[in-house]
Amino acid sequence: MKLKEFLMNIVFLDRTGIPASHNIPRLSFPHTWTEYDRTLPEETFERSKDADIVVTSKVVFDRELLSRLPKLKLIAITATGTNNIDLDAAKDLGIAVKNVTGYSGVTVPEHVLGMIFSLKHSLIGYHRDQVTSDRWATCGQFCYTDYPITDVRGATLGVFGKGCLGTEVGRLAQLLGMNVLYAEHKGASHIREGYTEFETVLKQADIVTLHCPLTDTTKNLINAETLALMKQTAYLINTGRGPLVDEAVLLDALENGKIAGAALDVLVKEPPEKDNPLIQAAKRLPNLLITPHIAWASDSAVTTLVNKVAQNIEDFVAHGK
Ligand SMILES: NC(=O)c1ccc[n+]([C@@H]2O[C@H](COP(=O)([O-])OP(=O)(O)OC[C@H]3O[C@@H](n4cnc5c(N)ncnc54)[C@H](O)[C@@H]3O)[C@@H](O)[C@H]2O)c1
Ligand SMILES: O=C(O)[C@H](O)CO
Repeated sequence: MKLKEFLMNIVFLDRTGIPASHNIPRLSFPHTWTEYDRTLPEETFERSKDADIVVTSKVVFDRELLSRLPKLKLIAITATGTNNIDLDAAKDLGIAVKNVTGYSGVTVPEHVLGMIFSLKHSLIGYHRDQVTSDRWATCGQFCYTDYPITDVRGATLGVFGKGCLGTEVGRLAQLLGMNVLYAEHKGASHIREGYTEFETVLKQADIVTLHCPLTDTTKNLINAETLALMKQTAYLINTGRGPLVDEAVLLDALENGKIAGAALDVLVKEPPEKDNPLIQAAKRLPNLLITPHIAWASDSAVTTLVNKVAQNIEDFVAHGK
């Protein structure tokens, strides 16, 4: 039985998770295409129950939900991260899951470099002063130096997750004259060549940057215990997934000067509540930079992404995998 001989029912559950300027290219086989701007958890079953193929970035599919979708053959993820899908359950139930790797290999590393420079040169604090106060006008000198300014060159970057993105961040950092350490998995009995022991990286890094997937093992990778190993002068960057970091622990560390600052592109809950404590803190702290999960979204990356999503679906329908 060839899938492409049947009319495939395709449902895109969160169209607004991709910029409106970009569309997933038209598919070559017979199909229906239904799309929704966004889908709430209580709407997911109803919208997915007749689908052969679901397209989504962040809609959650747990085992219970997947087991109620016998018609579903493929979940095509419009992202790299697959942490919203119970992959074990999908495998057990014979539902294929295809994500897109590598599409953001320029944009995410560039975003991380921007964060490194912003933190090390305190650009956030100095800029904020200009729009919220007359600190410069009243400082009595041609300049003032309220916030620390330290060089990027010569600093040590600790990279957690030596995959597509971590490797490119490390490569660019080396070009800037940084020392780069790739962290071995926490608790590993053997340190692979090219890696440094997990805790040693946390202790030596001037900047820690997270590029591992969110799994049961990596959840709260940065917690009270691991954060305490970081230097008081070190910065934390998270463009991986929010739950890699215990947000309450991070907030306490920033409020009490346990680390020098942080830059986050991802939060535990997205979109966050209006009163999210980290976002509230970012309104007053000069050393906390938050971007709304957009490290991936350069124009060229999104172009590559939508083309690869279409190719993933075409390949699945043509070859069944
Ligand atoms: N903020 C964004 O816009 C954005 C964009 C793309 C990807 N991401 C996130 O970045 C993650 C990484 O993307 P990628 O393309 O580099 O993926 P990748 O699969 O190429 O690399 C992930 C690496 O993490 C390693 N890893 C797994 N578990 C680990 C652990 N416990 N400790 C240390 N390393 C571990 C893997 O071995 C692999 O080398 C994605 O899973 C996604 O969550 C975020
Ligand atoms: O995983 C990804 O590709 C990014 O987080 C955007 O969804």
